[in-house]
Amino acid sequence: MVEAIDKATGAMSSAELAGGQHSRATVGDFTAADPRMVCRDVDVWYGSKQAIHGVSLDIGKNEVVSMIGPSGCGKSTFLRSLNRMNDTIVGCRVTGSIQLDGQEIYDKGLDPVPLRARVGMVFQKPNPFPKSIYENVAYGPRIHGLTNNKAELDELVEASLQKAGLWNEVKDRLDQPGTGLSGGQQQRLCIARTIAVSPEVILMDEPCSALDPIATAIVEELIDELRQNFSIAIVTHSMQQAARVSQRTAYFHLGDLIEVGETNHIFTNPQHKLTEDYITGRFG
Ligand SMILES: Nc1ncnc2c1ncn2[C@@H]1O[C@H](COP(=O)(O)OP(=O)(O)OP(=O)(O)O)[C@@H](O)[C@H]1O
Repeated sequence: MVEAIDKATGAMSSAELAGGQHSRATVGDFTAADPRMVCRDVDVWYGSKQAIHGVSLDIGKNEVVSMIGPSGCGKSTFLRSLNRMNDTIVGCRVTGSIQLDGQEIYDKGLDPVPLRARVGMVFQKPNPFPKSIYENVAYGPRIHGLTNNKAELDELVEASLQKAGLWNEVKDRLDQPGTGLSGGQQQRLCIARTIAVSPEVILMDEPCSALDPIATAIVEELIDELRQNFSIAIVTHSMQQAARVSQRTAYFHLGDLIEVGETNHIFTNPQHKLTEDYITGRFG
């Protein structure tokens, strides 16, 4: 989708200003060839304050989409709307359409608990349960009834820890507390916990911001491997990280999705002035 020339300056039109809104057309193609999630005209409000303005974006199968932009631009708000985490915030309202495999996730009849297994989330700060390493991973499959017996559960715990690249480090101490692991290991344990319930999409909100550079590199490598099986949307403050892990990048500004496109394109040849200003460090 190509926007009008005057939009490329980032300036608001007089009509937008008069209406008190500033929903800007997105530069670039916000669709994915093989979409898993399809978001159209999504608005998010906190009470009377609008945090997201008419955002349309697909998350494709087997791709990593990164969401970047200055602090407060709405990246986390948009990410949280993808598995209805915003439902837990009083006064938060989401309108528009968000579909997962063709199903509206905000349909009244849809239970958000199984939805959050299908669209899992990894947070900024590793947050293992105060339970053993084994129990951290086994908890989800058990409450969702995904296995029939202990042997199957053991197998699923091992497979999830393998996929999260943690098995070799923890296989001899599965009964020890998850909170006793290093920060990077804890984050991989949280990823194993998310994977264990077979999600289709994994949302990551600055998953490496609490990690040192070595742990960050391990998690970034893992994100690339996870792409084989899952769709991933990641919020990051690090443009280097977005460039390393994602195939597509979405640039947000004041609640608008300004530009989206192939990651190397966004970083080498941004079309919108606001994107260019941000990636060249002029603001943000
Ligand atoms: N629970 C909330 N209640 C009211 N307003 C909120 C709430 N959470 C976020 N906001 C507001 O919504 C806007 C977008 O915030 P959000 O946290 O989504 O931005 P962000 O781009 O993820 O920021 P950061 O990079 O600093 O984490 C901001 O103006 C913020 O103050």
